[in-house]
Amino acid sequence: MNMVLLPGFAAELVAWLQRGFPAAGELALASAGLLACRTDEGHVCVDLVQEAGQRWNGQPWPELGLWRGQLLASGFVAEPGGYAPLLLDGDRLYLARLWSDEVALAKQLLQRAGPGGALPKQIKAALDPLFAGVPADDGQRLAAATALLNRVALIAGGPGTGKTTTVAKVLAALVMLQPGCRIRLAAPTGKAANRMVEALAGAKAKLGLDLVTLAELPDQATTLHRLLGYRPDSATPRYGADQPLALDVLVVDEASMIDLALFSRLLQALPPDARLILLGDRDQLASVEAGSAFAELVKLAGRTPEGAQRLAAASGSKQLARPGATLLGDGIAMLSQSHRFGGNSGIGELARRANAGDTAGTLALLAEQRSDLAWQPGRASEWLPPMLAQLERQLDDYRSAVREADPVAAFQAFDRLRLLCVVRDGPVGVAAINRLVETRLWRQDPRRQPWYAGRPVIVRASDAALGLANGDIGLCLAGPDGLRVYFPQGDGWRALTPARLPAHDTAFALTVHQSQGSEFDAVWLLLPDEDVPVLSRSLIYTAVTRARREVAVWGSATTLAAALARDVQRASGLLDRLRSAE
Ligand SMILES: Nc1ncnc2c1ncn2[C@@H]1O[C@H](COP(=O)(O)OP(=O)(O)OP(=O)(O)O)[C@@H](O)[C@H]1O
Repeated sequence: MNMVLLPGFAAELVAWLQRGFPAAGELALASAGLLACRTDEGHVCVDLVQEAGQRWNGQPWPELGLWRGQLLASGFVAEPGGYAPLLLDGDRLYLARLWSDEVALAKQLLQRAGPGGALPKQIKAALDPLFAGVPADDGQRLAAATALLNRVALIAGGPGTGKTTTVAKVLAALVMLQPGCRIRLAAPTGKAANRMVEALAGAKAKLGLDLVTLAELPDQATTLHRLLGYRPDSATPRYGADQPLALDVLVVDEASMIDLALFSRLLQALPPDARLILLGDRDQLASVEAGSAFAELVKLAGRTPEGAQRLAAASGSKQLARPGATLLGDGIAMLSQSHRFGGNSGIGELARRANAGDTAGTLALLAEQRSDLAWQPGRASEWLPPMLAQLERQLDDYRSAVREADPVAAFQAFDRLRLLCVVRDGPVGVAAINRLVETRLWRQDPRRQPWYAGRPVIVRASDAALGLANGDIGLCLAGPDGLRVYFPQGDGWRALTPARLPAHDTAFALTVHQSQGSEFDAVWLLLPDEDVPVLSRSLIYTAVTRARREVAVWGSATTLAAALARDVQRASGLLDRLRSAE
């Protein structure tokens, strides 16, 4: 096995194991290398059954029995109950840390699954006025009832399917059912937390609630890291089993972005009787770190006979049980009708076809020239010049706002369009595209003068003292005292001198990963010429669904087809743990 080919973390792990366990065989060391690579790609473990007989780095893996034997003989692999850097649980090989996160999360979920405080008929009485005139079997009404009936609830749905609208009604009902309950809102990123607050404010305004109920509803959201009290110098958050969070209800938006470790910490920090309501889109890109717990949990959707009975009583509609359903399944609701994209919306249809991996349908739709879709096929060398020319015109409003040093107008103009890249490096990587925009369109040389009026930045590290979270976007504007970087904060701004900013990048273009949790009027997706492993169906879906009004794809049919053909399922043992325990 050629260990020289292993990337950073994998090479380090293998070298460390080699030093600590000099008698370990080459096969076991190579397996550790494979595991580290897979973990880096977001998998929680390596499923030996799937890999046995396959080739990796030019070498075949042996059959299962032999492989397991050699792993356990290495000294650095133990079975559950044992203590070693790697764990072999059944046929799944884990880094010990991820194994314990997975076991802890499964245990927490199983302990918390099941009915919450209020009775179905009380829930129905609280929901009836909020859903006046809405049929008993309406998806949002069922989702609201599901969230109120269960201590752990997931509301899963694509963009604009009404997750926020539904949760606003759930919270209004909770205030009636559980007066004085402490409700907190959170999201994995600062941007997503801000969007949640805005969307919830809009949804609350439409409910026609009395002022007392409105006053009880939260109007602030925080990031999960801040909620849990993570400190920059420690991997252990302040809140945990020993010091639980002071809340009764926690709503988390964009839950598909929560990685396994964070998910596990979050559940440990929740008081035993607290309710957890997770909102998310299972088809979006999963977290950057390992795990895809939200998407996996959604697979448990389906009701037990008791769960179906409770939901029927809480909604007034007939409900069927699903054979083999679990208590966690009782808490899962799916929303499918998008209220944002109408029936003939190109964006909605593009999202559907891309998500289904329908390459021919996606390409045909893009070629139709619908008013909200555009496609410029070809290699980057062909489409980059016209893309920059079009962008030059699109930046007019932003330029004027920057000249006026008007942060409101600047943010409005800036958020109208975002360029989204697939990768960081290479000619169509986010770094190169930002440099092109800066030098060609903004006529700045960032190497000589990194700061200039109009420079947009994305923060790469949270800084609690400055009130900045990873992913926050700021705009640099000129003022009487020099350049300041403006960040939206509450109803106003926080203006910082550039030197105070934590790590950041220029943000005319973002990666699709960085754009998660944000929305823009228009999205231009820039595809690399060659296929890269990070290109996938969910990446295209995530990029497309960031757009409210218009999507333009710049890139070849071949690259798009390669992306849609790749449906990444992250290896994990979470579902098996949850199913077997029930
Ligand atoms: N039942 C409904 N009837 C009509 N309009 C609705 C309904 N539900 C939601 N909407 C509208 O659709 C839009 C999207 O709703 P909402 O923000 O609740 O969806 P979401 O799933 O939270 O979206 P996102 O993916 O952006 O988080 C809002 O303008 C909302 O007012």
